[in-house]
Amino acid sequence: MTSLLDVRDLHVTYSGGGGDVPAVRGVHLSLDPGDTLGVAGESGSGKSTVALALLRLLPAGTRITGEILLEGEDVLRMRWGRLRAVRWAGASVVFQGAMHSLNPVQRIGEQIAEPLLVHALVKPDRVGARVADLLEQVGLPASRRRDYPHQLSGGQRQRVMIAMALACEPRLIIADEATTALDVMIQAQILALLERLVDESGIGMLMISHDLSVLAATCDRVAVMYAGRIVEQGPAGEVVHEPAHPYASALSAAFPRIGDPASRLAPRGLPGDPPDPAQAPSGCVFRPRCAVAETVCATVDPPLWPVRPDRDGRSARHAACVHVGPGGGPERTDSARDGSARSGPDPGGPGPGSAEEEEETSR
Ligand SMILES: Nc1ncnc2c1ncn2[C@@H]1O[C@H](COP(=O)(O)OP(=O)(O)OP(=O)(O)O)[C@@H](O)[C@H]1O
Repeated sequence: MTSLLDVRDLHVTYSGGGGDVPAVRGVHLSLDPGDTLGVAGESGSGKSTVALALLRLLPAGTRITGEILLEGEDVLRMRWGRLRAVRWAGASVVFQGAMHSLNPVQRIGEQIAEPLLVHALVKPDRVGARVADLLEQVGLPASRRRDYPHQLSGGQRQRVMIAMALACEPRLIIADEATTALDVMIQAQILALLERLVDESGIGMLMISHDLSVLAATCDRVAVMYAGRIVEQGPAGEVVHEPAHPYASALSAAFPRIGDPASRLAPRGLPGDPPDPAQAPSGCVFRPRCAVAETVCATVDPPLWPVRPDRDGRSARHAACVHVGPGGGPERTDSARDGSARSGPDPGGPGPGSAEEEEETSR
């Protein structure tokens, strides 16, 4: 079966006055229809850059290399017309902070209708009915279509964003911190809504959050990012509750767990700051903050390594640490010992989907 989304060796480098910023360095992700994949990590780890890269929404001049296969078709090599068709209809994004994404002087019904009209998916005389359906699907009465964004609460606005994202019946929804700005009760409602939509429609969802507990409660699988790389990925419950990588472990300990009152009493902070992507340390990039770092960690930048023998594709679990895995981890391999297992080539010259074509940064 072709994956819904297959990201292979993705590198993204921002360039600007201050020099190059290698924000994403060799990321691999895979998502099947009907599944939810969470991407976690601290601020600056590269989560949003991955989300934006998936639909080539990055600023002009940003270099992107690798492959982003959406139902087998490489987004990075699509012509502009095809890319426009894929946005909304193939995949759509729900961003954090609907107030900034919605037009404050346009009624929400008109805003939900816009992608339907642009993509000519519904006859003009059916648009009103489709907007009403979409509002009901996200738990809002159809009568709210006449409201302006300021007449809705934060949770209701986020529901409108989800209705817009669903309008063209995409196969993939990318939710980038979609519930972060909401209070806990509303957050739980929106997460339940997203889960229901995935279950009912069989779409895939990539959910990005700095909060591992949110991902544990919602996702099938989780990938943890640090300084532009995935340092651990596997089944959500295992990665969150029995993390193998010291960073995933610290991140997990930093958040109270949903349904575990004891964990609310003593959430532990993560000491130190993430590295500046332009000046990452040698060896393992987490080493300066790692409580279990050894001498070898200064020279070996470990690849993702099986935490245990894979039983099947869905339960596969990998971590990029010299301490994990059967046989003691990647420091035992020849390639890691001689340094050839490092994170792959630095982002090279302009790749497809970069520079000139990237005139749009938003839809
Ligand atoms: N337009 C840009 N130009 C240059 N550097 C950028 C740009 N956008 C992001 N960065 C840098 O790229 C790195 C990754 O940022 P990104 O926003 O993807 O991280 P994040 O994990 O999503 O963080 P947050 O949760 O704060 O959004 C950071 O070092 C950030 O400063």
